[in-house]
Amino acid sequence: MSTRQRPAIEVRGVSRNYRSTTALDSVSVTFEKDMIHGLLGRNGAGKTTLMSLITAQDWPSSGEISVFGQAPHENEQVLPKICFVREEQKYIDDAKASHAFAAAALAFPNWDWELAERLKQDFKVPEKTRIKKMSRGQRSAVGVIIGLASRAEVTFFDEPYMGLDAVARQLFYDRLLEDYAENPRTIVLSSHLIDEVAHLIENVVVIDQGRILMDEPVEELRDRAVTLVGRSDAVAEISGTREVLHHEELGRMVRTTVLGALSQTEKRRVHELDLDVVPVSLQQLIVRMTEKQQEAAR
Ligand SMILES: Nc1ncnc2c1ncn2[C@@H]1O[C@H](COP(=O)(O)OP(=O)(O)OP(=O)(O)O)[C@@H](O)[C@H]1O
Repeated sequence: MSTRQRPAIEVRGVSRNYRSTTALDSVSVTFEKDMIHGLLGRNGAGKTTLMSLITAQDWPSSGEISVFGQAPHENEQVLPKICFVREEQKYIDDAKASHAFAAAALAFPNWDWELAERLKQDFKVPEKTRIKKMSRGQRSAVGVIIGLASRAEVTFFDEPYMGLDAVARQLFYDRLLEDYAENPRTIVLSSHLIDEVAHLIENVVVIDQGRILMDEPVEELRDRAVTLVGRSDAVAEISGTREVLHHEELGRMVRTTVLGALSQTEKRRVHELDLDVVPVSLQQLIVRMTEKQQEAAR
C-alpha cells in the first residue's frame, strides 16, 4: 500500500458555467497537505471561482470536490477548517476590526488572539475606524490577519496584497512564513506577482481559461531552465541551440535564460568560461511554459 497521504483538497472534473462563460472547464487538481501552493493565472483565468467552489461559497455546475475526504458544502465538520481571505469580503455594517476578529475567533477553533493582536500592531490597523471606512490597504490587512490568526487547516488567500504597500506586503510574506514554519498547514495563495511570491511557494498550479495548465513542485520547475551571465561569446557557447526564454544585453555582457538543465560537462565548461549561473525568474519561466502549452494545445 502507498504511504503517500491523501491530499488535503481533491477536485475532480469540476466545471462552473455562468450563462455564456465557462469559468472552469472540467478541472481536476489536488492540493497536498501542509504545503504552500501558488495558484497563478491571468485575469479571468478562474482562480477565484476555483477557490470559491472549494471553500463552499459557490456550487459547481458539475464534478466533485473534497476537503479532507469530505464534500465541503454545508458540512459543519469541514467548514471550520477552511478560511478564505478575499478582497471583497463582506463585514456587517458597523463592524470594526475587533468585531471581525471576534467573529473569526468564534468561527475558527485554532484562532490565536495573541497572534492577531501582534499582527494588528504590525500592520497598524486602526482600532476605532469602521472597516467600511478603512483604506483599501487597511481592509486587506484585516483580511490577512484573519487568514493568519485563524490557523485554519486549509487557508486560501486570494490576491491578499491588493492595496498593501511594499512594506506591508513584505510583512505579510514574513509573518506567513514564520507562522507556517511553526504551524504547518495547507495554504493556497493566488497571485499575479509571481516573482514576489516565488520564495514562499512550494508547488505551482497555473490555470488558464478555466483549465489547469501546470501543476508542479517549484524545485522541479526551476530545474527546467538556467540563467547564464557573462561574456556574450561564452554564453553563446553554452546556450547553443537551446530554446532561449529571455535575453538581455548589458554592454559586452549578456544574461540569457535557456530551457534545459546543464550536463556535468557543461557545468565544468561554465566554470572554465567564468560564467555565473543565477536562479531563474519563476515569472519568466511560467509565462514561457504557459505560452508553450497554449501553442501545443492549438
Ligand atoms: N458571478 C459571475 N457571473 C458571470 N461570470 C462570472 C462570474 N464570476 C466569474 N465569472 C467569469 O468567470 C471567469 C473566471 O473568473 P474568476 O474571477 O474566477 O477569475 P480570476 O482568475 O480570479 O481573475 P482575476 O485574477 O482577474 O481576479 C471570468 O471570465 C469571469 O468573468
